[in-house]
Formats: sequence, structure tokens, C-alpha cells
Amino acid sequence: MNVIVLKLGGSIMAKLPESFYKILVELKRSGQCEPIIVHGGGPEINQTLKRMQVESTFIDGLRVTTKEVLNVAEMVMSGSINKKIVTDLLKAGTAAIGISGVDNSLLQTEPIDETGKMGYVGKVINVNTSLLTHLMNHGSIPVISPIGIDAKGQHYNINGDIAAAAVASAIKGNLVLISDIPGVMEDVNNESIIHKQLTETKIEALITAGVIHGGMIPKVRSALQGLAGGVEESVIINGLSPTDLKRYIQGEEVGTKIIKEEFYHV
Ligand SMILES: Nc1ncnc2c1ncn2[C@@H]1O[C@H](COP(=O)(O)OP(=O)(O)O)[C@@H](O)[C@H]1O
Ligand SMILES: CC(=O)N[C@@H](CCC(=O)OP(=O)(O)O)C(=O)O
Repeated sequence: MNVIVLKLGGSIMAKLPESFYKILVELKRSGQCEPIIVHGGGPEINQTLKRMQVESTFIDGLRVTTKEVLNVAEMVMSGSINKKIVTDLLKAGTAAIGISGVDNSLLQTEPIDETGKMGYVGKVINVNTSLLTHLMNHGSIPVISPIGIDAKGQHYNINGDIAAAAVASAIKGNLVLISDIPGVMEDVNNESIIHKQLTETKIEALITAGVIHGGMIPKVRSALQGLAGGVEESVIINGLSPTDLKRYIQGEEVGTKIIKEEFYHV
């Protein structure tokens, strides 16, 4: 199975054209890929928190998660966003099943930070891939909300990119991070210079220089984590241009590929 784990960024969800899901379903139907979707939801969580007048802060692109913030993140992502994506996939003509990392302990989680400064932010320590394989064998696209669970039953907020990298590593699929930008840019205000390939050394230099910041930090670090975990290829592509996904699956060069140092060529 040529599994691809697609992370749909919160930034893109409301703007994704209908054709995106149609193209995805066509790629699945023709056997070109077996998709698993992991989604985010940052902007929608922000809106709900704002309505509730709850403050939230970020450290290196990760949301500091109190109990109250966790409840909102779970409600927004495992509730409305997850079911909206399932509905869009059903409308595009495929079976799809929405779950969160809590269901059947899909994403077994621990706190990401021992000091407690991040609150209920989780990192994935194990993925129950048998559930995913079962769903795919029955023709369904699994749609995963990045809320995890620990051995005591505590839930955690996991950044969607981190959850997607963990799933891709566990299932040995390719990792495709779909966002609202054409790739990693040298200047966020200028789409004309895209880094076509990035390695760990280059990524850390771009983070230090402030070129990669905010939500792009967990994205590129997750891509690296995926490679370290056995993912063959990690790529960041643009959801606003739905044919980019098809072009990528068909082997064209799109977006930013995150690769191991030994594969870097100028
Ligand atoms: N060097 C960079 N190239 C492209 N985007 C960047 C860069 N540095 C920071 N960003 C920001 O990262 C954002 C993508 O991260 P995020 O908002 O978390 O996306 P998503 O919701 O898709 O996960 C972009 O919209 C952009 O504002
Ligand atoms: C811990 C943490 O930061 N969780 C993220 C989960 C959503 C997410 O990852 O959304 P994007 O796809 O929009 O980035 C959050 O609370 O915003």
C-alpha cells in the first residue's frame, strides 16, 4: 500500500476548494495512493477561545494548553472540524471515518514537556496502526483529530503536524503537510523564493535566522521527525492549488521537500 499521510492545516481548511477532495478521491480510486488524513484547527480554536474570552499563548508554534483550552481544542477539532472533513469526503464520493487519537487509544501520548510550562500538550509515544489498517482495508479514509490519551485516560492537545509525523512514521507512509503557502519561503511576504529542498542543518539555520517562525516551526521539525522515524519523504505543499497534490503524487517537484542530508543536491 502506498500510504500517504496528509496533514490538513487549520490555515487551509475553510479555503480548500471542493476540487481538492475530488482529486484526492480520484487518486485513491485509481490506486495511486492510500490516504490517511490528520487535521489541525488552530484558527478555529482561536476563534472559539476569543468568543469565550479565554487567552492563549504559543511557545515555538505550540499552544500552551490549560484544562479550559484543552476542552475547547477537543470540542472544535474532534467535533466540528473532524465531521466537516468527513462530510466533504463523503460528498466527493468516498467512505471516510472520523476518529480522534483518543478512539481505541489511537495516539498514545505523554506530556511534551516535563516542566509543565506547556500544560496539556502531548507528544505521541505510540500509534495503534491496526485500527488504521483495518479502516483502509474496508475502503475508508481515516480522518484523525490530533487529541491524544495517556495510560491514565488524560487527554492531550497535540499539534497536528506532530501527530501526522507520528502516524506516518508508524505506518511507514509518506508525509504530506498541506498548508496555505506554496512551500517554505525565504521571505513570507514574497512567494517567488521557495526552498525546494531542506535538510536539518538548513532548517535549524533558517529558524535561528527567524526566516522560519510561528506555525512553520512545528511543521518543519515534524517533517524531520518523520524522516528520523522511517518516513521516506516529507513535503510541504499548497492546498490552495489543489492540482499540487496530484502533481506531487505523480512525481513532479512541488513545494518544499524535507530530506536527509545525504540526499541533498544543489
Ligand atoms: N519561512 C516561511 N515560509 C512559509 N511560511 C512561513 C514561514 N515562516 C512562517 N511561516 C508561517 O507559517 C504558516 C503556516 O503554519 P500554520 O499557520 O501553523 O499552518 P497550518 O494551519 O497549515 O498548520 C504560514 O501561513 C506562514 O505565515
Ligand atoms: C499543541 C498545539 O499547538 N495544538 C494545536 C492543534 C491544532 C493545530 O495543529 O492546528 P494547525 O494545523 O492550524 O496548526 C493548537 O492548539 O492550535
